Amino acid sequence: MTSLQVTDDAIQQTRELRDEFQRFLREYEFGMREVETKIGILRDEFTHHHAYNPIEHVKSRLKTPDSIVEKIARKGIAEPDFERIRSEITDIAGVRVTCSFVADVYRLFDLLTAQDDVTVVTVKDYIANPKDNGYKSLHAIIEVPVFLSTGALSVPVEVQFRTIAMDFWASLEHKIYYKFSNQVPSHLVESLTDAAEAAAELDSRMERLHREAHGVPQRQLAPPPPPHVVQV
Ligand SMILES: Nc1nc2c(ncn2[C@@H]2O[C@H](COP(=O)(O)OP(=O)(O)OP(=O)(O)O)[C@@H](O)[C@H]2O)c(=O)[nH]1
Ligand SMILES: Nc1ncnc2c1ncn2[C@@H]1O[C@H](COP(=O)(O)OP(=O)(O)OP(=O)(O)O)[C@@H](O)[C@H]1O
Repeated sequence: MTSLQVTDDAIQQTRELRDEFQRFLREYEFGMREVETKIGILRDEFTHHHAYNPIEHVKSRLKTPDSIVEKIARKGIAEPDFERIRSEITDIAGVRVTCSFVADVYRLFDLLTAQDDVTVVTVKDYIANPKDNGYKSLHAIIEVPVFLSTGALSVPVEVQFRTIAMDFWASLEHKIYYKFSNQVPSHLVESLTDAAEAAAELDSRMERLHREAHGVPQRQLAPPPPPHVVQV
C-alpha cells in the first residue's frame, strides 16, 4: 500500500485556498443580502403606501461549491481562477422574486433596476420571449455595491422575477428533468409545454379578475417589455 505524504506546506496552501474561497463566496452572500433588503423595502413600502403587496415570496440561494465546480466544467473553463470564475459565472448569488401578476413582475423589475446604485448587466425577458419548452421568467444580472472594511465592491446578483404560475411550472419542470436525468420522455416534454400555456392563460385570467374586482382598467396583456429590456 502506498502512503500519502502530505507536507506542512501543502496543508497550509490548502487552508489558504479554503479561506480565499470562503471570502469569495461571502462577497456574493453580502450582495445577495443587499438585493434582499432592496426587495424587502419595496414590498413594505408598497404594503403601507398602496395597501397592496405585489410580492408573493422571495427565495435566495448561494450557489454551492459543487454547483460552481460543475458549471466551471460545463462551461469548459480550463484554468479557473477567482477572477475567471467572477467574470464567467454571474449567478453565484441568486434572488427569485415571485409576484402575483405579470404587471407586478415588470413593475418590480423597473423599481429595482431604476435605483441609483443598481447597475443592470444583462436582461433576458423570457416572458415576452418564452423558451421553446415554455419556460417564462424575467431574468436580470445586476451589480450592487457592497461596502467592506477594505472598501466598496461591486457584486453581481442574478434576479429572477416570475408569477406564481410560472414558478409552479418551473419547479415541476425542474423536478421532472432531475428525475429523468435530463432524458425526459417526449410525451412529458409536450405535456410540459402545454402546461406552460395553461399557466400563462391562468395568469391572464387571474390578472383580469383582479383588475375587475379592484376597478383597475384592463391593460393589454403581454405588454411590450420596458425599453431598457434586452430581448433574447
Ligand atoms: N425550470 C427551469 N428553469 C430554467 C430554465 N431555463 C432557465 N432556468 C433558470 O434560470 C437560470 C438561468 O437561466 P438563463 O438566464 O437562461 O442562463 P443561461 O443561458 O442558462 O446561462 P448560464 O447561467 O450562464 O448557464 C437557470 O439556472 C435556472 O435556474 C428552464 O427551462 N426550466
Ligand atoms: N436566481 C435564483 N434565485 C433563487 N433560486 C435560484 C436561482 N437560480 C437557481 N435557483 C435555484 O437554486 C437551486 C440550485 O441551483 P443551482 O445553482 O444548483 O443550479 P442553477 O442555477 O439552477 O443552474 P445552473 O447551474 O445551470 O446555473 C435550484 O432549486 C434552482 O431553482
